[in-house]
Amino acid sequence: MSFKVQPAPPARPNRCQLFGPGSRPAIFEKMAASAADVINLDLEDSVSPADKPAARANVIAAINDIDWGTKTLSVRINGLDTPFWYRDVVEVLEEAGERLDVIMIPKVGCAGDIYAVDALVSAIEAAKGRAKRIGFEVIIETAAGLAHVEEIAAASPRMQAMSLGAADYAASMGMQTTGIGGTQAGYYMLADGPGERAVSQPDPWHFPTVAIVSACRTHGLLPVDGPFGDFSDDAGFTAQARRSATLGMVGKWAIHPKQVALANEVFTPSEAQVTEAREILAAMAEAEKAGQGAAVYKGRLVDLASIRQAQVIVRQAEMIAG
Ligand SMILES: CC(=O)SCCNC(=O)CCNC(=O)[C@H](O)C(C)(C)COP(=O)(O)OP(=O)(O)OC[C@H]1O[C@@H](n2cnc3c(N)ncnc32)[C@H](O)[C@@H]1OP(=O)(O)O
Ligand SMILES: O=CC(=O)O
Ligand SMILES: [Mg+2]
Repeated sequence: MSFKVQPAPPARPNRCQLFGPGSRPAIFEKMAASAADVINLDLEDSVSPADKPAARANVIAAINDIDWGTKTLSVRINGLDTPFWYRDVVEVLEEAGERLDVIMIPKVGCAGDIYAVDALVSAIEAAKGRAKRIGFEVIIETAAGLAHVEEIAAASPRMQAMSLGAADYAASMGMQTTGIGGTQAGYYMLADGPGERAVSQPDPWHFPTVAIVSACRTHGLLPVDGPFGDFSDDAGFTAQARRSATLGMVGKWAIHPKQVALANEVFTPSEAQVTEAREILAAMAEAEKAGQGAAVYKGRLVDLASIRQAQVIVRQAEMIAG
């Protein structure tokens, strides 16, 4: 470990973030009743420009009136390149109560974007005497966001989480696809050699996923996988979520309620995983008693690094269990 110890991320479950358009208040109670850990009331891309003012009013009323239980409650504001974002921040923070936890900032391109929102939020909090400090989560979904991912992660003590926004990311990068997340038909490899050549489909989101996980882990944030647009493809959603979980992400968005259970299942360590992790910790405790740093567990090497790996799973399971 570096002399600079890796900070822990916020200790709250973030297995699934359920989104809903702020212009569709009829679904808000359903969102509150869902099993998602985080609720994102959207003022951005699921709301048409003409509906923005009404959506703000709906979202403010929902924050104040609905029982959101123990969920983390977030509002996605509009991007800093629009005329909408400052009114989103001003109206929501001036009129919504203390139940709001987080603001999600989309299409972040540099640390300066966070600074700008931080300055506005700080001024409103002070002017209104808001007791609870609002947290930030951001979406990395542009070429600039990816290029500056680390400075963005470090931009403010308000920062709590970062998501990969596959739709806007694809657009910004000029990717030749209209799919949102998952494997992409055009992104494949052919096995070498003569005869019938096997096709494999690598993960086109691998690089931004790893960049986000690395920035988040360096600065103590929660890395989150974003939307998977084809909500009729459960197997595709689950495969994408498993790839993200394996690479260190802690959760995934749901853009339809049926995706909530799928995300919760993938991002909750299974009983078998927790049992194995506890057995590794027990094997290492025995090894330590015998003065050894390395041991054999089920025919494979375990050593001090295995303790840290096993602790990731055990801590995640304990945190989710509350
Ligand atoms: C690229 C990005 O930025 S992604 C993030 C922004 N996008 C969003 O927020 C979109 C969120 N999702 C939605 O708006 C909707 O789910 C849609 C448009 C995709 C589909 O909506 P529908 O056609 O109503 O879906 P469907 O008919 O399958 O809904 C089934 C039930 O779930 C409810 N429902 C639909 N979406 C949601 C939701 N996001 N949260 C809670 N409940 C919902 C419906 O009201 C319906 O309830 P009912 O059985 O009581 O009648
Ligand atoms: O905002 C999300 C995205 O995928 O774009
Ligand atoms: Mg987007």
